[in-house]
Amino acid sequence: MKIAIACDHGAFDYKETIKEMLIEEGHEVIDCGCNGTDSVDYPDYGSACAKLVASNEVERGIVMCGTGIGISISANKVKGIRCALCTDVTMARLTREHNDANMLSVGQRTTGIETVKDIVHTFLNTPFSNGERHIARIQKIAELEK
Ligand SMILES: O=C(CO)[C@H](O)[C@H](O)[C@H](O)COP(=O)(O)O
Repeated sequence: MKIAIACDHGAFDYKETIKEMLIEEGHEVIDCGCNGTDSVDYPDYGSACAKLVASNEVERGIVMCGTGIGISISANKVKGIRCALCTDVTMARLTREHNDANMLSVGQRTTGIETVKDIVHTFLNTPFSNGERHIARIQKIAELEK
């Protein structure tokens, strides 16, 4: 799968670990930065990643910051993005099944790395349920963007 990944300084270590894991597993990864632990602004990186997803240049986006909150808020400002902040695998599964989330957000300061690896695998491997009620609700989200 072609995946874009981004972080702020608060999640640089996790971004590097997850990027390596994905590449080892055969995914194509586009790294939108940041590139170190010097303080940066998460909207710059969250939006860069989200634009690649929204334009279909990649299938999925994964963003990270200290909590995953700021960068997910930023990603969700880009039209067509449904970015879900997940702290466990149940949330990752449900956001794929119910919300057809196209971006995942996690926090390096809030969630352990082994849990994050499981969350990423669940997010990438769970299909959308295609349930009629879920499609209708996602359509209503899209209407809010008009
Ligand atoms: O957006 C956040 C808070 O919800 C993230 O955790 C950021 O990474 C955090 O705000 C960065 O904080 P810092 O004090 O500038 O390292």
